Amino acid sequence: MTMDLAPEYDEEARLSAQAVLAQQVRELMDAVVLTDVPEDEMTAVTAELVALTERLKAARRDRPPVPELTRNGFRHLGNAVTGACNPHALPLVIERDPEGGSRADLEFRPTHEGPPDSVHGGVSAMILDHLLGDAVAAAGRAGMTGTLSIRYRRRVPYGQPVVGRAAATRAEGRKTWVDGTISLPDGTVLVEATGLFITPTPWVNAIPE
Ligand SMILES: CCCCCCCCCCCCCCCC(=O)SCCNC(=O)CCNC(=O)[C@H](O)C(C)(C)COP(=O)(O)OP(=O)(O)OC[C@H]1O[C@@H](n2cnc3c(N)ncnc32)[C@H](O)[C@@H]1OP(=O)(O)O
Repeated sequence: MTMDLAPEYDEEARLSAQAVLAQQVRELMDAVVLTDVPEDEMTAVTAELVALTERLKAARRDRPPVPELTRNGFRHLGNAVTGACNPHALPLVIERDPEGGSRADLEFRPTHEGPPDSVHGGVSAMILDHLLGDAVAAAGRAGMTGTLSIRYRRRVPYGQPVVGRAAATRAEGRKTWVDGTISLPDGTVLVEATGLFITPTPWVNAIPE
C-alpha cells in the first residue's frame, strides 16, 4: 500500500491563518507599549517570544504576500498600510466614497504615538499617502507618489475614530493631483495632504481604458 505524504496545500487557508496571526501580533505590540508588568515577567515573556519567533522562521519566504488581482478586486495582504497579513498595517480598510474618491474609517493605536497622546506625523503621512494613491486608482488611473505635501492643523488622537478621505482633483498626461484629509467624525480637519502621483512609463499600457 502506498500513501501520499504530500499535505493538501490550501493557500487561501494559509493566508487566512496568517491574517489572524498578524492581528494577534498587533495586539501584542499594543500590549508591549502599554505593559506595566514587573521586569522578571517581561524577561520571561521575551524568552517565550524568542521561541515563537524561531518557530515562524522554520519555513521562510523571501518576500511578504505579493499584490494580486482577485475575483473581488485588488488585494495586497503584505502591504504596510492595508495588508491584513502585515502586523505593521492598521490595516486600513478603504471604500469608495459615495461623494467621490476614497474613504476609510480608522482608529490609530498607542503604538502610533509621536508627541505625547498624539499620532506621529509620519504615520499620518503614511496613511494619507496610501489613501491618495487609492484615490488615483478610484479615478481610473495608477501612479506612484512623486510629491506629497502635508499640513498638520491639529494633533491627531489615537484610540478614537477618525475619517480619512481623498479624491483626485486634476489629471494631465501621466500626472494625477490628489487632495486628502484626516478628520474627526464631526468634520474637523486634523491633517491635509496634497500629492502628485505619476504613472511610471511601464504602467501606461497596463491601465485599462
Ligand atoms: C496597474 C496597477 C493597478 C493598481 C490598482 C490598485 C492601487 C491600490 C492603491 C495603491 C495605493 C498605493 C499608494 C502608495 C504610494 C507609494 O507609496 S509609492 C512609493 C513612493 N514613491 C516612489 O517610490 C516613487 C519613486 N520614483 C519613481 O519611481 C519615479 O521617479 C517616478 C515618480 C515614477 C517618475 O519617474 P519617470 O516616469 O521616469 O518620470 P519622468 O519621465 O522623469 O517625469 C515625468 C514627469 O513627471 C515629473 N516628475 C517626475 N518625478 C517627479 C516628482 N518626484 N515630483 C514632481 N514631478 C515629478 C517630471 O518633471 C515630468 O514632468 P513633465 O516634464 O512631463 O512636465
